[in-house]
Amino acid sequence: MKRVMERVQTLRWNGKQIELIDQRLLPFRTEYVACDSAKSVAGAIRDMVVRGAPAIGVAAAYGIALEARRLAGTMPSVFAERLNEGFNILAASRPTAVNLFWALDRMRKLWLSHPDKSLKELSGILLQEAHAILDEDIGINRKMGQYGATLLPDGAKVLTHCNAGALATAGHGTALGVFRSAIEAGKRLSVFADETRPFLQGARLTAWELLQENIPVTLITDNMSGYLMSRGEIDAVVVGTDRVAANGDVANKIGTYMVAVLAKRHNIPFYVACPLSTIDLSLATGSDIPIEERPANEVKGFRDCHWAPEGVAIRNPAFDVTPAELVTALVTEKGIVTNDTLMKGGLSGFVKNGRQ
Ligand SMILES: CSC[C@@H](O)[C@@H](O)C(=O)COP(=O)(O)O
Repeated sequence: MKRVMERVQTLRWNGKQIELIDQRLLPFRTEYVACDSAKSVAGAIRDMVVRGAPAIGVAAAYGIALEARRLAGTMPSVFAERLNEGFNILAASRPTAVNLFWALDRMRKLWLSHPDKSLKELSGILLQEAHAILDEDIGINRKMGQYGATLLPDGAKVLTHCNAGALATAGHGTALGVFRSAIEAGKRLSVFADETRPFLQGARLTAWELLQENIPVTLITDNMSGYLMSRGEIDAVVVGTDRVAANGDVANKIGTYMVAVLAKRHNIPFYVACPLSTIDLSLATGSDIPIEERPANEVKGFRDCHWAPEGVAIRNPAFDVTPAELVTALVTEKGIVTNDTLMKGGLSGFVKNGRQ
């Protein structure tokens, strides 16, 4: 298959290792971290070198492929035991984005479906699968982008939260993929990027990513969007997601729920770009979605600069859940799921039939 070269390469294979753009350093430095095992990939996911639901899934698939390569010279029983440990380590890296578990499940099924291959052959098959997951992700984002682009009028002023861009995926992005596709289709757009406290994915990553391609972007702090909406300065909201429950409730970066409530108040459409791999039909509603609690330090300040007093109690839930009733539509690679469909029975019919 022809590899698609993206302007921002979030993950790249160097023939021996997976290299991940270090998102902790952006926008000031563009450096890659090379990983050669399940443990090193899990560490990169946990430490936010790589983040964003689809990118985490792709990285995890490489983590398994790398581990299998490392173990290809061992006895089959040792291989099975250590590869299982690799699966466990990766599954424990972050809890909310279901793409991680989706990718691990896909890799495990492939492994178990080849009991008679040599370990060398098997590790080659797993590596090809990781490449396929990466390539498919870009294709899926492009399809979602085309569907999503039809929802945005020419000249739209759009708001996004967090980073659901090329940096959060293998390329093109989910929410930012909708913007890229709309622009490719000849529409003029301008983007407001929420800064996205506390980890600043909007200020550091979305602003940087859009500037790379001269897509008009204006950075605002998270508490400014209500004011802009009340003045008619925002026409639509498009965000990504980490997990969508069967009833259409959407988990995404903390603060998304607030934006959705404001959008409803101001009659502004609230769209969620959501690959099918992010839908978790095993969970009935969003209240079942595990929400990651991150370290207190992230709320106290940023990196070494702390502005909160020592000793203050801190909460740091990294995601929130937007109820399906606030979602105008989900944009998937198989088409658009309207709020009507969500309210009438959720997502299982759509996912099983593939199309509305
Ligand atoms: C296409 S990415 C969608 C989501 O993963 C994104 O909006 C998000 O919340 C990422 O959170 P992060 O904590 O940066 O991994």
